[in-house]
Amino acid sequence: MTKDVFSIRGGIPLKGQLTIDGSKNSAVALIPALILGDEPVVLKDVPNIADTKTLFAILRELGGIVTQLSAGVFEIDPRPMVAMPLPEGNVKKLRASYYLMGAMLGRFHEAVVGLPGGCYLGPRPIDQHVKGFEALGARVTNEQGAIYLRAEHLEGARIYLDTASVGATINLMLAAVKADGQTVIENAAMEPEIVDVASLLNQMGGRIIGAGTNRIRIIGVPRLHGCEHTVIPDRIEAGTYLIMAAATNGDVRLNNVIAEHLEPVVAKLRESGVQIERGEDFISVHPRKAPLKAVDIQAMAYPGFPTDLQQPFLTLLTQVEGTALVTDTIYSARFKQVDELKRMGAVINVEGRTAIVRSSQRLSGAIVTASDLRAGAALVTAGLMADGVTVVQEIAHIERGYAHIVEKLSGLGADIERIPF
Ligand SMILES: CC(=O)N[C@H]1[C@@H](OP(=O)(O)OP(=O)(O)OC[C@H]2O[C@@H](n3ccc(=O)[nH]c3=O)[C@H](O)[C@@H]2O)O[C@H](CO)[C@@H](O)[C@@H]1O
Ligand SMILES: C=C(OP(=O)(O)O)C(=O)O
Repeated sequence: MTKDVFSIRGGIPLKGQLTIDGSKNSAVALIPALILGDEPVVLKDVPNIADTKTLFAILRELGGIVTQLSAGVFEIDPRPMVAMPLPEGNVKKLRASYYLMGAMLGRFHEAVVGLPGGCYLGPRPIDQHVKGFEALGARVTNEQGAIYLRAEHLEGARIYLDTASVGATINLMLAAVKADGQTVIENAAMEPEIVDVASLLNQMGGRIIGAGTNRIRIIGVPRLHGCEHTVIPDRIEAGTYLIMAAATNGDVRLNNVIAEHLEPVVAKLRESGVQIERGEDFISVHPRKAPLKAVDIQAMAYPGFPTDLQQPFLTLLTQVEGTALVTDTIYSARFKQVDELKRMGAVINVEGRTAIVRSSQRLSGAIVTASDLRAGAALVTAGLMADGVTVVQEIAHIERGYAHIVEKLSGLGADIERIPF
């Protein structure tokens, strides 16, 4: 883990244009999905973040051939892969290693995968993934922190998810796409990343119907062929830069976005008084004259306001008129940045799943520590708004999810540097 830090001198309005990268949460599912293929696949717009590098390293550990063809473009040949057990090591570095369970089960009918890492946001069980694998015919045990999966035969099943889990929905699509017969996932999650995974698998010859709704039907196919697929733009990266632009009263245009995916974020920014212009594939924030107003946020499943943007949005709300309530209905402990923001002068109380954010004086620079990925984004946002210099420590969390963040923010005029330890 790097000990480098970000040093930010705040108070500069961001200005200019930015191209949004491919989505982290899509890419981290698409890469494991390729294990299921019977031919090579070319994946484009893969974000240059720690999580995708770790997953490519894991595919190589399994014997896959991963070739970088150009920036963000990779060819993955899964044919030489074997069912290597993965109880430790790289799988612990990210949450999305849970997709290796569905993908390896689907291809090899067996897998050993260490319990995943990723951001600690309160308990993040995988009971719904396990329930679904078992329904498809797998025997699943948890032995010393690793999940062992084995199936003589995978047979389609009807699976009702107790909670509309993104990870479980995708994992069950992966496990079921080559199973015999039909699988139906009821109460499926509806996030755009799920649609992207279904779209890749369907381009490979899979038969997945209804991704993006709460009922997904998967008709098993014996083989998946090669194709080329472009990762969808990262709605969370885009939302973060929109919030940063608003937080500095900047003038920023984001290109390569699917504006529809950002509807809840754009709506809340507008409600607060941010000047926004949007087309189908771009969104711009323009400078405003009036101060921003408090708005309440309820993070919930798509198409609700994304939990992954709740933390950066909360930073913006420290500088608006009035008191705002930020509630996270998905996670029980996603406010770890709050104590750090308080050290910068923010006035916030957390009560259970709700943060009460009061209008504060201008934030002032401090040395702060990122506890998780979006807490890190929230602190960078705070640094951009604050008087003086903010130093953000534990940036490895941030680099799990934001490609070239220093270069991108510098390109918009921010005074930000990565300082080597
Ligand atoms: C790699 C990835 O794509 N991560 C995203 C994914 O995480 P992840 O897939 O982990 O999130 P889920 O949608 O599964 O979790 C949603 C809620 O369901 C609960 N749950 C989930 C599974 C389960 O088996 N049992 C259970 O109780 C979780 O604890 C959480 O409270 O979706 C989250 C919700 O949009 C995002 O914050 C993460 O950025
Ligand atoms: C929570 C997140 O990531 P992960 O699920 O990979 O920990 C996130 O992207 O905000």
